[in-house]
Amino acid sequence: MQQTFYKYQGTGNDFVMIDNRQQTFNKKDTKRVAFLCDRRFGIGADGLILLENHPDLDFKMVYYNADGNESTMCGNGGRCLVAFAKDLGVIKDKAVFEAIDGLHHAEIKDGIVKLQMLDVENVEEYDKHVFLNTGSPHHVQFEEQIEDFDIKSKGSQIRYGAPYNQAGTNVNFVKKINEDTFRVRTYERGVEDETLSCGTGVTAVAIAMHTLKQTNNTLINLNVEGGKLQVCFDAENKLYKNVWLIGPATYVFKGTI
Ligand SMILES: N[C@H](CCC[C@H](N)C(=O)O)C(=O)O
Repeated sequence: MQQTFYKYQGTGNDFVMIDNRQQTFNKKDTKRVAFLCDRRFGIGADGLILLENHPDLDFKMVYYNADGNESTMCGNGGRCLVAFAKDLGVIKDKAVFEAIDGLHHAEIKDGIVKLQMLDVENVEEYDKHVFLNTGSPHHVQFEEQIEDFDIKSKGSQIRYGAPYNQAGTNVNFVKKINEDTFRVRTYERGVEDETLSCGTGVTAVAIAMHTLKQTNNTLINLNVEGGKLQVCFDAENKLYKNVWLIGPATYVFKGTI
């Protein structure tokens, strides 16, 4: 049976999107998810996202990494899902939806989506890195040679090494540009490669930079391979609330297989 698929991208983090309000997609078929995300044999994407009905909210988000496994929160995917929901007529310019990490508010205007992220209160500071969870787990460390280093090798060593091991983490490399701007490159768990942007990742970097006093700003610019994102928050003694991820979310194509 033919199925309709859409593709959206948020600063180069790209997703196969499915309107699953009729529950037609087989959510247990990890091989099919991996096939759809395969950049040679399938459509090609960093992840796959289902839009589903919710009894009380505008919709529900189900996220799968490119390896076919359901995973934790995807910030850029959440932003793309809001754009998708608007294009389908499910919402107008505001949304409240449920994802694996809880409830999210969002707004969309002129192709820019503001997505409220989890509050963060447990930022673990180590000698050479910071670890925190912004809906997905993130390891954050500085990288002086950020424009020219082997991110796949360095990233996978950290992602699979202790203490993360098989469960793993996403790995973000950061370089300070100025008081309100940071350059970020991310090795993503479940893609097992660099992605051009990672929404929960830049959220983690922004909060980590504030925690490390690399900036006193509460609106921070993050320059990623695929474009520019912003993160804003209220910070009260290492408790980060009212956290928002802001950036473009763009329709790419609609097709059937
Ligand atoms: N690969 C991540 C989920 C997607 C995160 C990323 N695409 C984002 O925009 O937050 C993980 O398994 O933890």
